[in-house]
Amino acid sequence: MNKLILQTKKSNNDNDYAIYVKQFKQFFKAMIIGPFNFKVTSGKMHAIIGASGSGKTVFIKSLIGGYAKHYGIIKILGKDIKDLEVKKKIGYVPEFITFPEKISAYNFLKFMGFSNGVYGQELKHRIRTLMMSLGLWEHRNKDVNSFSSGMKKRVMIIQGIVHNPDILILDEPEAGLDIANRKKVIKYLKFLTLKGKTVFFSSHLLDEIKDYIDEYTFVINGRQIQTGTLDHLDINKTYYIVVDNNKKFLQFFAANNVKNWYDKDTKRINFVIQNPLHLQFVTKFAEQQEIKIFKIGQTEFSFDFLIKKDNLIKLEQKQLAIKQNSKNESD
Ligand SMILES: Nc1ncnc2c1ncn2[C@@H]1O[C@H](COP(=O)(O)OP(=O)(O)OP(=O)(O)O)[C@@H](O)[C@H]1O
Repeated sequence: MNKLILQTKKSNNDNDYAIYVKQFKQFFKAMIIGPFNFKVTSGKMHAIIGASGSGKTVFIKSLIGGYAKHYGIIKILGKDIKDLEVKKKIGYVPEFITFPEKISAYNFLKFMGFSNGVYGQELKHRIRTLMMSLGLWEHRNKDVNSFSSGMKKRVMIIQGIVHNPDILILDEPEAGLDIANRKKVIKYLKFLTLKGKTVFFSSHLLDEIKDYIDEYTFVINGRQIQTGTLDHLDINKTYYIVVDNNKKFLQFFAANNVKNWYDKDTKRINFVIQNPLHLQFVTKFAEQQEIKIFKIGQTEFSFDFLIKKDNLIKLEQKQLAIKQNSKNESD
């Protein structure tokens, strides 16, 4: 019986994930995006996080089949993105949209509903419910082009979910909004996940989203640095960075009270941050100072742990005991 449970737990079916990404790459003359390897759990809110130009839009466009070609595998609900059944289950909200001229918000949404295969009473009902819940119903007959950025964004979100998709993919849903509207949007997206939808979106506003997302993928200069769940948060983690100006970085860490230690042998600066999402804090500084990051990653040990001598002694004793045990077993 135990064995069976163990096997069930271990059987990690990639088709069970809302989004499955394996060795994804996209090549441009000046930049390679990838490889990306990660999975998005159904019903969760997953953010792809990175600074401007890190490859978020390229990945999202690839995700919705917007490029003729990419390398590697992307599966949505276990199927290829070109599968028509899968397409119906996806809602996409681009970063910006150009609305047709002189069209009411209601008629625009009706048109988008038709395009996504929803008709008649069902469409009317969905538009009404969504416009009401996002505070747009009383403005339904106004020209959508006359709306504020926040209202336009809400219209864009409605067009992305009017056909009741299982997965919503959004490129920087907070872009161009003030803080109050950004909060409204993120809370609405969270509400959708509570109803069982999967929400995948790109962002660079860590502080504003970290309390809402369930999972994240962190990218720097087109490279995936880390994917994780909120379980990682609040755990002291040690990272290392290899840069072309150690001095500036060490001063930056010292000024910001970030614990750090420069390892001359490996030429790595090891530093402790409370939360992997705060890696953005480090990369932003490099970007501002035009410091080149050669490598960034998670160290194999805890810096916090190492600086406590008692712990180090305990660790050495533990390792010694393990070595002794395995020696005894093999004798
Ligand atoms: N069609 C293209 N041709 C050539 N290079 C491209 C193309 N599209 C994107 N790139 C390259 O890929 C990089 C990543 O672009 P991308 O738009 O994905 O960044 P991003 O993370 O979405 O940035 P932002 O937050 O500013 O939207 C760009 O810096 C650019 O060099």
